[in-house]
Amino acid sequence: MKFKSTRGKVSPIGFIDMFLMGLGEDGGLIVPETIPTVSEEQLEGWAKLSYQELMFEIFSLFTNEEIPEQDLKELIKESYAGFTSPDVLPLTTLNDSLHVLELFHGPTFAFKDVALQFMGNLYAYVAKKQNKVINILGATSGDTGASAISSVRGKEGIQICILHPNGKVSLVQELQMTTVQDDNVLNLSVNGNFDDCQQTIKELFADISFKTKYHLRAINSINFVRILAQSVYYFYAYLQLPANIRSGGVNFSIPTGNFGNIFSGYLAKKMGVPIKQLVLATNENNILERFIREGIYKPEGFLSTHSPSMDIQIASNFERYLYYFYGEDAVSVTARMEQFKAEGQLTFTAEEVARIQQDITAYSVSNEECLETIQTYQDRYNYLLDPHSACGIAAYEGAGNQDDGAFVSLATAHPAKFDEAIRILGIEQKFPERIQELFNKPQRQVIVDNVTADIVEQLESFYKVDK
Ligand SMILES: Cc1ncc(COP(=O)(O)O)c(C=O)c1O
Ligand SMILES: N[C@@H](CCOP(=O)(O)O)C(=O)O
Repeated sequence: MKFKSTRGKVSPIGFIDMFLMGLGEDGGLIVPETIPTVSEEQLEGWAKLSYQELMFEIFSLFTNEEIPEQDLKELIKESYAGFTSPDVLPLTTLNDSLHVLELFHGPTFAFKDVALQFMGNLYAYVAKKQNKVINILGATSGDTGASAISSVRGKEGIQICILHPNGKVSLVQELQMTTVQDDNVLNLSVNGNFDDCQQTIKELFADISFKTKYHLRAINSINFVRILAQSVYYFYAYLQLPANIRSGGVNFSIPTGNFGNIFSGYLAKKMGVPIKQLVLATNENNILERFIREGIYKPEGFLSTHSPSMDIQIASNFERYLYYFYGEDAVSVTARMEQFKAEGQLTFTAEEVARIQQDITAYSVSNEECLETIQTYQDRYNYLLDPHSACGIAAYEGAGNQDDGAFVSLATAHPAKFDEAIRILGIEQKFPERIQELFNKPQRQVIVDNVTADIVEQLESFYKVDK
């Protein structure tokens, strides 16, 4: 198995090189040369595996044995040891057709832990094997940063800098990032929004001399390992459902911002998981919904919503989807991405929109509908959704074909992370101890303007270089 870029200008590379490269050196995103497929029989044979065993099987299709079997098993075991549920990701049944996959039982209470606990351990493993410094650079709307920091804090040979939008993450998210006192962690609070932070890191990853000098590494979904690790939960959810319920295929409703969560499902489907509908749920920052419904991919004004982690306009993994949409034609992708850069928008023909809609159904959730959904599910099932998970459920209600098999809605965060929204409804929740204790800790962060040179100055004095 080798990996290549959506823009076609990266020579095929192996698993570890792909992990370290992050963003393709031609500015594209990395994808597998060919997506391995799993037969129905093989898939059914995995039905009794634990989450860790299943992940091992799926990763083994991609790692070319670059990580010895025993090491890979150890890395996986260690990565999920801190999850509080024995099933790692429990599947809760709300009614005959609706199941909620809880992805938030990791150390930072959001679905990002599923992939990032593993990636942190993999970075530490590679740092040790290659005896090279690893300088991580990431952008976050709140959850990726907290999770990535938790996965590498205090680890030998690794420095991590995370850019988050100043004042635009929830209080708990901010505390999860900024109360970490380890010297290998730098939080830059940027006067801008998440798109500004993501744009800056993409610029720096595209600056090959800077990237090479600092061995810059990615933890965002720019990195294909994130996508691959997230695809595992689609396999797992499918296999957790009783055989009579999953036969004929299942549907997923997926809160999405950077297109990473849903693209992981798209990948799982391509690998052989019998997925029928992929319902994409956005909040009022609905660029992806407009793309799917109307064929217009055009950022509009940034809005702060009750689901701040999905307050994203320019979706990183959109390019990966375009690559498959154009039949893996890197020339078309490059042309379209250049057009987007020049014109600030892309439009698609009616025939193309019809094809897109065969892949994905979309629904955008207003702030009001998000809160109504939280209240309704609290009243109906005594089940407290966080606002992102509520977007997933609202999309299932609003756009899911509920007569066509079981639905799995992804619950991507614990409600305690977003108490600002829950409190509006007058609902009092008890915080997990690990969150409660954050409120008494001192914070450490540097506030910077959204100016690349100022950010680079911070990075240059923080990152380590090889001796
Ligand atoms: C809690 C939560 N739910 C959903 C999402 C959407 O995930 P993605 O942007 O990877 O599609 C994010 C991050 O964007 C998130 O933090
Ligand atoms: N919701 C994310 C945004 C970054 O997305 P990523 O999937 O590229 O890490 C966050 O919480 O930071």
